[in-house]
Amino acid sequence: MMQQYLRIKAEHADTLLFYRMGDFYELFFDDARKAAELLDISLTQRGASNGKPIPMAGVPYHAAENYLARLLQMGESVAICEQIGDPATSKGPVERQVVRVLTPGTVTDEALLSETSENLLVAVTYDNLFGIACLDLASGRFSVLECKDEQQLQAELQRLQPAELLHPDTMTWQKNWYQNGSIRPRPDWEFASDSGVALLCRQFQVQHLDGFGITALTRAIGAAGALLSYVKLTQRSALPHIQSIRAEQGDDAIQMDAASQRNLELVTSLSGAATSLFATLNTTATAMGGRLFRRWLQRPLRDQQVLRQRYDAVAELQRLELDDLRKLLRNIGDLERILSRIGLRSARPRDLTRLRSALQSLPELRSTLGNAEALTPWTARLQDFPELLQTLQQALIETPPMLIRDGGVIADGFDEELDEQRQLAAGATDFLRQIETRERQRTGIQTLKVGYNKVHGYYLEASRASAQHIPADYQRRQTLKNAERYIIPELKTYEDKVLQAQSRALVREKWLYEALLNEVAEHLTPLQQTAQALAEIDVLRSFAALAIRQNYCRPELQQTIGIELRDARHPVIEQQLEEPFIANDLSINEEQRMLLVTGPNMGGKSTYMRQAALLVIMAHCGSFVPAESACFGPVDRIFTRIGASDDLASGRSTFMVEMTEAATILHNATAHSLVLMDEIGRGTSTYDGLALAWACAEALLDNNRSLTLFATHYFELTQSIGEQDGCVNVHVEATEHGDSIVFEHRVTRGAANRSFGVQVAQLAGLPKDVLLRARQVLAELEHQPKQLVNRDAISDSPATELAPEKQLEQGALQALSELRLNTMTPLEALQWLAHWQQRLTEKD
Ligand SMILES: Nc1ncnc2c1ncn2[C@@H]1O[C@H](COP(=O)(O)OP(=O)(O)OP(=O)(O)O)[C@@H](O)[C@H]1O
Repeated sequence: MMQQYLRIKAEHADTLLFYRMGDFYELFFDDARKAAELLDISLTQRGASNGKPIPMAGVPYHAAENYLARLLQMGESVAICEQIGDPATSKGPVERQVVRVLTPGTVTDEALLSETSENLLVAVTYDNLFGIACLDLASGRFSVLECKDEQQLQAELQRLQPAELLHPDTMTWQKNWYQNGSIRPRPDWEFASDSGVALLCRQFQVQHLDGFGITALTRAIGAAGALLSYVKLTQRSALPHIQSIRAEQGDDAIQMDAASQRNLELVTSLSGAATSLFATLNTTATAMGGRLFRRWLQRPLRDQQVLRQRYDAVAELQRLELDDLRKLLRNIGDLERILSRIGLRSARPRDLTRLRSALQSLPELRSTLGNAEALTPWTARLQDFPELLQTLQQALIETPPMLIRDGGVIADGFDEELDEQRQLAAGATDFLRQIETRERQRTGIQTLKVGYNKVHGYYLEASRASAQHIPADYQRRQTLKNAERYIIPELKTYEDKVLQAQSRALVREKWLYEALLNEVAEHLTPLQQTAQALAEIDVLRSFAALAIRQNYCRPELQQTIGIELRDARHPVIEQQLEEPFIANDLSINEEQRMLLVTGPNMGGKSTYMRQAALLVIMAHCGSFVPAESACFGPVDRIFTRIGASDDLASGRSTFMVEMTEAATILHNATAHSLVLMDEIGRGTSTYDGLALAWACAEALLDNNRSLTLFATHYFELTQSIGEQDGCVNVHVEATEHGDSIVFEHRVTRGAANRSFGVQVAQLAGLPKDVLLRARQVLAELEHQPKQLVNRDAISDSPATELAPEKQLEQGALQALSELRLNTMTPLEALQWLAHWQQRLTEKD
């Protein structure tokens, strides 16, 4: 047995091997040590190898799913090795085989997947550009894209959050690119683009890839090839549900870098509470709808035509009975994943009954949706499957067991042969009852009963007290504490018959089940199209319900750059607050590109800025937005520099994180980008911070020319920047009542002149004596003359204000720039150089 184990293990060196032995999956050697530690199960020993005991750990097979889920979550992969031979007939160890390999990115089992999020496998390769391929095996969605630099790669991986990531073994994976999932090097040659093309052509049964629009993305095709080979290796089955591949172009969606996705709390909140935009807005009825909404939020579309189509649909859906629609969609369930399991032939009986009830609901759902033109882009993609439904209705019992293993799934009357075998088995059971009655009469033992166990088969059991009444033709088989078990020849004959009929029925039933799966799989493409349309309808329905419930408005889209919001609210905070949320206007466009937002702490500056970005994102998913009216011009990217946290994992301090994010923005923001800058520069000394904030604001205003919301506590900026062309000062209002402060949360034009920091600190409960001292210090500071007041003061400041050594350097540079090289001899030039070198080194 150990030889067999070692042979199989050698083929799965970097995977935990679950080796089936009876009712357990056992692990040996290092696997056992690792599993014992990860799963907190006991480590035992079995036999010996090279004179040393072999470490062993095991989990019961019926509870394996729980352990598997934990291991996968920890990023481990597991190969499941089953007994496939018959233990009764095999000589030596039973034949065993690895039947599937579970890896974090390739699981499709319902029990091992999260309903609400996708489980993605991603492959990345590099050759001047990064090529990325991404597969959701549980839905068959397959896409490729290319990224020009590391930052874009980080942003895409942050959005995708792969459970498992493959890269060529010749490429060194950088931790800051991505480290949440299981990172797996694969042989370099698997990423070759020509073998990728061949693999993809074979998968989609096409001659070339022109029809998919991905031919130019050679690196991504290489990654897609590596990914496909890996999935085939782990699944050991055909992948018919993967039917196409799509190129995701960077510019068809609003891009958000990794930090912005996190900061805006689109799908996860920074605090871990259920306050992300997704958690607040999502009311989809199906898990596939929920996952789709999440994808839309992470990749807001820029195509205004598609968005208008979605708005039309939401408006139309608002007229329908949304609750009825929700109930019908609930019946549809997670059709997307069910279909993939059918494609992989791993569907369980209840997947088929859920498909059955989905198909049953379809006609009513179609009629509820009606034939309004606004919904035809979706309703036209819904198909009915009456014949398939009929087959499923006839084939399956109402509530089948979880697994096909023990039968009892296929309904009576569906297949003659199965019925016959079942009757035979049942008939023989009747016969056993007859034997029991007859033997009771013959022996006079009223407690005599027929029983069955796996070892001895059918037997007659009598109490030990009645032993003197046992006839001579009874053969004793087993002695228990209080009873004896016997067999008679007649019983043995019938036992064989029953068992034969039962096992034939089971074989037949499994065969019928396979055939049923194959029949459903023939309709896979139209079924998948229907599921896709249903998921979209689910999201649009949830938009419609939300718009009614929260009083959202339909966005306008325009071609000119700018965002105009009237009475806009923050979609998440609005729902959390007990008191009414104060709505605010926002107007930002080419003439008025930057709003410099000032006001007290806690006044609502961050809320105001974030809400602008969240409304842009919602509108670009196709949702209505929390405002009286909203109009959006084209937006290519959203950048945020909000709230800072230490990134200890990659060894970067708060200030470093802040500056890195600012650098990304200044390098990449365009005139179509929306930029949120919240208190940049606060992580360092006042003057350094002010100087940096000042310079960043200037650059955004004059160079990037982006649509910018810039919140700051540096009041100097309200004059130096706020009064520049293209910039407007706005502030959040607060009024002072004695020592205390009341926040109005209303945004109005003009600059604030105080920050009320001490008052806010008082609200936060800072000790009284500390507050008193702070007021004292503040009063003194406020009497000192301001040194930096406006932009002109800086640009005109004479060099004499510089430190002496800086003055010298400035002087050298000045002299150099005035040097007339074409009128000098080489000797004169050298003398000049020597002179300045001496002066500069003298200062040391
Ligand atoms: N428009 C609004 N209507 C009602 N409440 C609001 C509004 N805006 C903000 N708030 C409330 O005020 C709190 C503070 O808001 P926010 O964090 O935006 O302030 P801030 O000005 O950015 O503060 P700081 O300068 O300290 O970062 C929010 O958590 C919210 O409860």
